[in-house]
Amino acid sequence: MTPMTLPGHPHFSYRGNELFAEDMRASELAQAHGTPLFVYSKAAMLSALAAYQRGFAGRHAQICYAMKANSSLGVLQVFARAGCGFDIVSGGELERVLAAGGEARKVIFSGVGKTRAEMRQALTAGIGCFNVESEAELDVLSEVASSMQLRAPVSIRVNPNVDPKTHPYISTGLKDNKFGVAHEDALRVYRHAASLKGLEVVGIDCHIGSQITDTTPYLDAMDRVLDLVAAIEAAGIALAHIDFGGGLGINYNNETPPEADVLWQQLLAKLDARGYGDKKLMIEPGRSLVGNAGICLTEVLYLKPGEQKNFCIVDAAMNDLPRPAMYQAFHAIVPLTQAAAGAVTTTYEVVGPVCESGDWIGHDRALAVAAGEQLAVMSAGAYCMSMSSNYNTRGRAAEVLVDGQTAHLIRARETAADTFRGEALLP
Ligand SMILES: Cc1ncc(COP(=O)(O)O)c(C=O)c1O
Ligand SMILES: N[C@@H](CCCC[NH3+])C(=O)O
Repeated sequence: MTPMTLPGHPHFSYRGNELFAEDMRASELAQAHGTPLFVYSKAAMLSALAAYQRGFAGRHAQICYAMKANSSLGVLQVFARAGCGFDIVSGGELERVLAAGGEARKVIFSGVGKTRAEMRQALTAGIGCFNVESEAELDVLSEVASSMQLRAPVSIRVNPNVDPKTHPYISTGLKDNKFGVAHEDALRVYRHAASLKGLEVVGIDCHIGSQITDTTPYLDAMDRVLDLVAAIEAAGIALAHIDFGGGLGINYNNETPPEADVLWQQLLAKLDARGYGDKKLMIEPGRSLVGNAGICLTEVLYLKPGEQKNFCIVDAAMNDLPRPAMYQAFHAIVPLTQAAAGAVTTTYEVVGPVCESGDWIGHDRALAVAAGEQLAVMSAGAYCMSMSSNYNTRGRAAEVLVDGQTAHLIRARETAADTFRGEALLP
């Protein structure tokens, strides 16, 4: 029997009528671990990583997984073992990297609001680079490093002011975003950085947004960054690396982003043409490494027909899958067991049990389902578990990482007691 893979999800396929994650039957995972359940494919993560590795073959490059996309320890461990570094945005994320066996020297620290305590923590651990996002942060970092008799390695995040053509909430490289330093101020800010005794300027950084499906904004941003590299180096400040951020999109709903190796072929051609082909490269991909490596299994609790709309109420909710509520994002929803050919479908609003009208997972989905049957919400590997919450005192879902014919439980389902651990009653 030939497995039928799902578009964009080569490691999830139907064998007969049954959905499989690699060689594991999804319904058996749901049975064993309950729902909602996140299921990840290790092979899918490694094959997404391999596309970048192919793109950088023969180059001096470091892939730093942007762990905000999915920071579960088992996921981090897969990337640490594959040689990746990590892009972090908090001291908490640094602790996770170290707990998962990642190397501090391969860590870059991004984010507009690093605290002094986080700076000290990262300097003590010996991280590779701070991506500094403002002039004020440069001064504070220099002061903190000097007080520890250290020099902090820094890149400055520059804002190339290109439109990544994505959702406004996840576009970061435009002039009026809170991130980075304006292109026109960058040279002055670099001179300032070079004058501070607690800092060592090592690179330049940019990240223009997320879920980018078009190559043009990347090529434009690279041109703008290389213009700055030329100006900064002409001012006598050497830059050992260029960090080009992350942001490459995935296929949620028939989008056609470029493959990572194809994108980088074009970007490297530009670097070569402009004489910067020998610079060390760093990148910070998140979603493109894990987004289509994960699905969320959920059970249909009730079907509720209505005059205007029919509701399919499932046991996963916006606290598990926040992207539809936050960005009106689309996730495909498919059955774990396909209905017989010709089965009658009904159009449903697929919603969760949370007490918010915004708690929806899919609009207008044609499904042939009954209560007690199970569905998979696709493309749920990125920005789902990592943005999940305990709203309505719902424990976080369990997570399973599938490797061929083996499934490892990498996160136990949270109990209600877990959710109020650390709280106290009044005396
Ligand atoms: C600084 C930085 N680097 C990397 C990423 C990863 O982005 P993505 O998951 O879109 O690859 C983000 C998130 O957009 C980010 O803010
Ligand atoms: N959370 C966003 C991406 C944020 C990118 C972080 N800079 C999403 O799910 O699409």
